[in-house]
Amino acid sequence: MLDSVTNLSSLLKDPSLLCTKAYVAGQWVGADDGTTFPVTNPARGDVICEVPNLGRAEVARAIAAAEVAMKEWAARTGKERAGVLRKWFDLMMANQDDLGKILTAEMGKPLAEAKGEVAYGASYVEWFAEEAKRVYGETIPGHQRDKRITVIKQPIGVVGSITPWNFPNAMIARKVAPALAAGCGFVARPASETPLSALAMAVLAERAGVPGGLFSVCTSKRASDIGKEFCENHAVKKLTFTGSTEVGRILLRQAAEQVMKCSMELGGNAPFIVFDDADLDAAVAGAMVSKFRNNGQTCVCANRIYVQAGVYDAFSKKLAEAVAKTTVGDGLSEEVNFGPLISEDAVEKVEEHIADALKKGAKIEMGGKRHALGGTFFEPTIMTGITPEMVISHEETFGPLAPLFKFETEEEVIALANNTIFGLASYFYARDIGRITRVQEALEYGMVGVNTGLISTEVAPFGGVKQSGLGREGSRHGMEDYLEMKYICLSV
Ligand SMILES: NC(=O)C1=CN([C@@H]2O[C@H](COP(=O)(O)OP(=O)(O)OC[C@H]3O[C@@H](n4cnc5c(N)ncnc54)[C@H](OP(=O)(O)O)[C@@H]3O)[C@@H](O)[C@H]2O)C=CC1
Ligand SMILES: O=C(O)CCCC(=O)O
Repeated sequence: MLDSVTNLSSLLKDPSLLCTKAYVAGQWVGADDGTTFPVTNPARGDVICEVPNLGRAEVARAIAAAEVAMKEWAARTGKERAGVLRKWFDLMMANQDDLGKILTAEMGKPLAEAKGEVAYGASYVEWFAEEAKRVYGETIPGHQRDKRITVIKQPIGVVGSITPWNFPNAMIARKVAPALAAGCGFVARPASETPLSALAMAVLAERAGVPGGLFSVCTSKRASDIGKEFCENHAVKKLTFTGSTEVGRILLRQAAEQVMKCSMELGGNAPFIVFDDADLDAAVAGAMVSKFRNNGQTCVCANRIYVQAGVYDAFSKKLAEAVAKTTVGDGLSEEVNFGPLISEDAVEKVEEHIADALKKGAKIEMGGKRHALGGTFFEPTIMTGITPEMVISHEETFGPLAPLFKFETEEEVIALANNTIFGLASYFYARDIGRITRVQEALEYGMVGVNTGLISTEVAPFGGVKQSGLGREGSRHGMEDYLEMKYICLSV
């Protein structure tokens, strides 16, 4: 347990990873106006430390420095850039325990999950270190006898990044790694709830040899100001954002002024479908991870669980048995599966979804209320009798609420699953190969998990269709978002 910056420091093998300055243009700095804002431990509600509350001027300096630094960085060979990124990966893994503790303290997820996230974030750094050497162009047979056509790929330019609190390490890692691998400069603005993981990453980036100014971490409570700076500053050539669809729309509108390239990882409303031929135990295990990973605070979390009528009761019973074995508590304590939710607002959203469903006829099978621990701890909850009229069916809950819908036919459930503006992740469990093929093709989602509840990996393209976003992160495709294509026509 901890209750202050001193206590958190004392838990770290390397206390210098806990930073209370921002990292701007290669310098560790405070805000120009000296203001700070608190970082709170959601498990205890107490302040861990204060960090600088930067404004547009400091962010503009970070952008200018990134523009300068990237000239030399982009001129390096892919292999040279790869070497620095590889060192950064090694340092992240060598400091996994400390990075995990910092992450748990500011975000609340259990330490094992936090350390898993650090490894997951680092895997993007490792992956894109490898990809830095493979930014291939193309040779195209000329359209006239004297013409030779080549296509080269070049770094897009300075990237501005805005990320959420739910994955304070991995969301930044999977943006900054391809950006640096491609030769870009990068200015990160981490979520105001979770700036400490980002600052710790910057410490390690500096130690790995990332040139000063190439990568800045601008802590700030003034999110909309920073968003405007990114969108209005002509040195920024790309905006990458993970967060809600609502804020994504605001940023897209702002970025339109400069016709700026944008990558958007936005909200989801993932269906999780259990057909009557599914391996029920596997489906329950998949639902546990897909629904309850990060306490349900993940954009790829199952939000709507559709269970075919024949197995509805059996699935509900087995899921309740699995949930009953879990423990809620401070993420730094051992044996905890569920930490606190990030904020009081988050708890209220879960309560609203439960109240709405109850009013419209649903039933609580388990949980359904704040946990006896108080604060923002919430009981993992299962509800049955959920119908499409309920708010849960069209809004992301972002909390530990598993709502079970009953369905009869394949056609019906595909229509229900696709009846949303979102299209990020989807999951289903079945064994009939014909059904598996039909359903995976019919789901209007960027990602489909078949007989698995965990699809995230650095080797695959993560991203959504419809209003869940633009672009892909991870895999070889993840580099493309940070590269511009240039076609060269040579007359010989
Ligand atoms: N797809 C995903 O991965 C995520 C989806 N969500 C969904 O969004 C809901 C709300 O969560 P929340 O964290 O508030 O998500 P937001 O979209 O509000 O926040 C994400 C990031 O955007 C910043 N931000 C907020 N407003 C602006 C703005 N006008 N201009 C620029 N940046 C801005 C936030 O800053 P600050 O930290 O200061 O608020 C944060 O860094 C969740 O309940 C969930 O449904 C949330 C997080 C991740
Ligand atoms: O919730 C998010 O913002 C991203 C999901 C994390 C992942 O699975 O990669």
